[in-house]
Amino acid sequence: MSDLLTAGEYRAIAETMTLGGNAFINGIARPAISGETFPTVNPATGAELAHVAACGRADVDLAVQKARDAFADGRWRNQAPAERKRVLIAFAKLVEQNRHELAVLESLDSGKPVAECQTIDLPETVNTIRWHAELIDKIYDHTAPVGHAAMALVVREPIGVVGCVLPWNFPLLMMAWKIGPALAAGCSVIVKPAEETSLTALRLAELAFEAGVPAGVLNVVTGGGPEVGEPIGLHSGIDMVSFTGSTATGKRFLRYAADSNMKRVVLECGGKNPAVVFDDAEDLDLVAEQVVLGAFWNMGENCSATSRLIVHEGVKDDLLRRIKAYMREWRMGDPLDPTNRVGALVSREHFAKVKSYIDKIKDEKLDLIAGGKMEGGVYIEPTVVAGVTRESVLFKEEVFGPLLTVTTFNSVSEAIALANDTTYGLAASIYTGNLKKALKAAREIRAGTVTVNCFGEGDITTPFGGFQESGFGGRDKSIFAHDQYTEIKTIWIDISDRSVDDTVR
Ligand SMILES: NC(=O)C1=CN([C@@H]2O[C@H](COP(=O)(O)OP(=O)(O)OC[C@H]3O[C@@H](n4cnc5c(N)ncnc54)[C@H](O)[C@@H]3O)[C@@H](O)[C@H]2O)C=CC1
Ligand code: BAL
Repeated sequence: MSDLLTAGEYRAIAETMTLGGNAFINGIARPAISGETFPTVNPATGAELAHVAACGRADVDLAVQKARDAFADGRWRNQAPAERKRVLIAFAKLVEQNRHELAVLESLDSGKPVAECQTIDLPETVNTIRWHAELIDKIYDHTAPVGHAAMALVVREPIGVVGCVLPWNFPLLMMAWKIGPALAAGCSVIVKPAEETSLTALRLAELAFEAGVPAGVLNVVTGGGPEVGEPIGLHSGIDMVSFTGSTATGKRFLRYAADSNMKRVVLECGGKNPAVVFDDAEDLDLVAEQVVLGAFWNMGENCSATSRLIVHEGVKDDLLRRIKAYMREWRMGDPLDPTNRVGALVSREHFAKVKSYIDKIKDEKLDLIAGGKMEGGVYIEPTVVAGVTRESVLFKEEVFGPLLTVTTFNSVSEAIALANDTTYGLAASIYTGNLKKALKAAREIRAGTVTVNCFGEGDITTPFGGFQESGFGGRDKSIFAHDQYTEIKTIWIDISDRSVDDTVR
């Protein structure tokens, strides 16, 4: 899957691509009911890529009606799990076959480096769909220990119609994290991609349909947050919303649910993730490599990005020297050149937001260790700033860009207190050669994923989500994701003497 092409080959694919921007409802690519569109641009060049259907409430209503019809007549949920598995594996295969086209499309629409799209996003998208497909005919329901007078079955059923509201930082992968388990469980799905990055979601829906996912089961409604996201959140025909994005918007979905049908809400939101480096870390080169990866992968546009380096005073200078050395490997430039590891930020608006944080380095008279250059209204060099105290805005707020802050400590308890000094709680990394210290710190840091002597988000078998304001209601990935797209039902059967006739007795 990671058969990288050359920059010339990727550019040739980009030039010959036909880009459609119609919504995808009930198996049909269709314009918005209003006929309105909005342009989607390549952030790296500013070039317009396509006109995307600017859907609204009426389109959401149509998609919900079609998704409900599909759920009611059972064309998908009543298929045997082994049959849903067969179709979803065919879907994963089609995604794999179209990996070069999808990697280019993802890179063009989001500014992500094509090499990352092809070596991380695409293989993980395929693996997610395949893993949940493989899971679905291996999960057994339960009988409860209720004694001889009854038999009680505890069964899981698909929750119904699911709205998936997506961010722009991993458009394909976040869609897979949600539709993989939702479709495997038998739900009908309405996807709302972020308005910055609609194109790969539309293509994925077409491929699912081609693989045999029936009409109405997977729909994509494109458009803005207030225009499409809000009607999804408030729709009484939707049983669950799974959202990834900012904490502020995530909280809106809790209000929408309260104001409508108490739909289930699962939120995966922001982070301000620490990497804690103790003075007994065994291999500072490895630490430097992993911290740089955690901070600058996907231009830091990542909810689990390492954004706060919390390092023991005694190893700070040595580690920063090594970090600077590793940063030389992170070339910035044209996202379609597979030798570049740093692409464009997703939009000029987002660039302005990240720039306002980088500008604070000067305002707060902080110590710029590396980077800091900003080019072309979308490129920001990976940047490291030291001398950051817990009072600084840079220590507290999610930047969602390539900025790593450095804060020092002198004791274990100070390190844990700094790591936990956040309203978020998504991810954290610990670096030490002392296993007991690592386990103790891992238990004490409030975060959904804690990695030891590495950066990462686990793999498809491990749940992903956050404590505090990083998340709500459930987890993406793993068997726990399956749980959130299902309802638990008890079926109680009376088999007591009074209910059984003499011939059976
Ligand atoms: N945790 C994560 O993975 C992400 C975090 N962010 C953070 O959020 C900041 C803002 O980025 P945005 O794109 O504005 O994120 P956002 O959270 O506003 O957008 C995520 C999704 O929610 C939808 N949405 C926006 N407003 C809505 C509303 N009023 N009702 C319903 N749906 C709505 C958007 O259209 C998009 O599909 C970023 O700078 C970053 O800090 C952004 C994207 C992903
Ligand atoms: N890193 C995957 C989840 C996210 O950034 O939203």
